[in-house]
Amino acid sequence: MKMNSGISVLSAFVNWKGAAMALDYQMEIVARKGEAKKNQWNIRRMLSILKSQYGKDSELQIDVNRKIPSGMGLKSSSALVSGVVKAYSLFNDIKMEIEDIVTVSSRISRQIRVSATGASDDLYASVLGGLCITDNRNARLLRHYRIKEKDYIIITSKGRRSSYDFGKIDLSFLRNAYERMFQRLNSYNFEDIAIMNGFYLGTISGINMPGEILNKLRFNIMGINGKGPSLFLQYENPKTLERDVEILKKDNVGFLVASSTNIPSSHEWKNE
Ligand SMILES: Nc1ncnc2c1ncn2[C@@H]1O[C@H](COP(=O)(O)OP(=O)(O)OP(=O)(O)O)[C@@H](O)[C@H]1O
Ligand SMILES: O=C(O)C1=C[C@@H](O)[C@@H](O)[C@H](O)C1
Repeated sequence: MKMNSGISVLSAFVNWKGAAMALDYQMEIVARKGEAKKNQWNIRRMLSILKSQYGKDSELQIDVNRKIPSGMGLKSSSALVSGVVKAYSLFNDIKMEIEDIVTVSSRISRQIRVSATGASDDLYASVLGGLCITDNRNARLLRHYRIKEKDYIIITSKGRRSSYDFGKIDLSFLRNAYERMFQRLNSYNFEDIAIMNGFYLGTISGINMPGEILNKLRFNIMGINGKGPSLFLQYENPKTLERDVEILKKDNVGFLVASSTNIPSSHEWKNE
């Protein structure tokens, strides 16, 4: 099973309304009957919550064969939780629509403390692809847009930040600014809103990237990915992207290359 990663467009920490855009850099999960691994405590907690809700066997061995770097703002926790929920439903013949997967995953994410608001924006982007705008309080999809697919370098270099912990910060001083951004958010200007979002949250959590490295790069636009610490750099020209990839390799900066995508993860879900 494959799950999309994503970037933050409007983080829901402030007003519980959020938006996220899907990236095609995917987590790969393989599930089989068997005992959950001892060291995967968060997967074991997800399965035990599912068992207490549905009463069905939760003995599943889950291998994460390809990871999304976690604590970076790339939606790794949403990809993992929704992947585990989907696997549980497949193995136990529980019929779940996409809305059910998101609702259940969003509740579990808060219960196991990998998310502050349930992150239904991230969950929908991971599952449906494109740009997803949500009401996170009710785990409800408000708008879903197709987007123009573009190429990005995501700088993952240093540090990790937990969304759950970031959610404890009092951000009420940003309420008006975020309501205004939400009202203005549409499928044409979402990259500008994502830049503003990174500006507000990055001002609080800090930017880890030295200016002298960024100064060498030739991206089209750049932003902090929500609370960060990852940065997204968007490119119009593949040759310029390749050039910057070489610079980042030489400077030993952590990064990954991905494209925004309209392809739903659910196209890749197989019951083998
Ligand atoms: N491959 C994995 N295996 C086990 N746990 C994982 C894995 N990937 C993510 N997680 C869990 O998700 C947590 C990271 O969630 P967090 O919300 O802080 O980061 P994120 O989802 O990458 O970022 P954001 O929510 O800002 O997009 C990790 O601490 C871990 O508990
Ligand atoms: O933990 C959460 O609830 C969230 C985490 C970030 O990805 C945010 O971008 C998202 O809107 C909400």
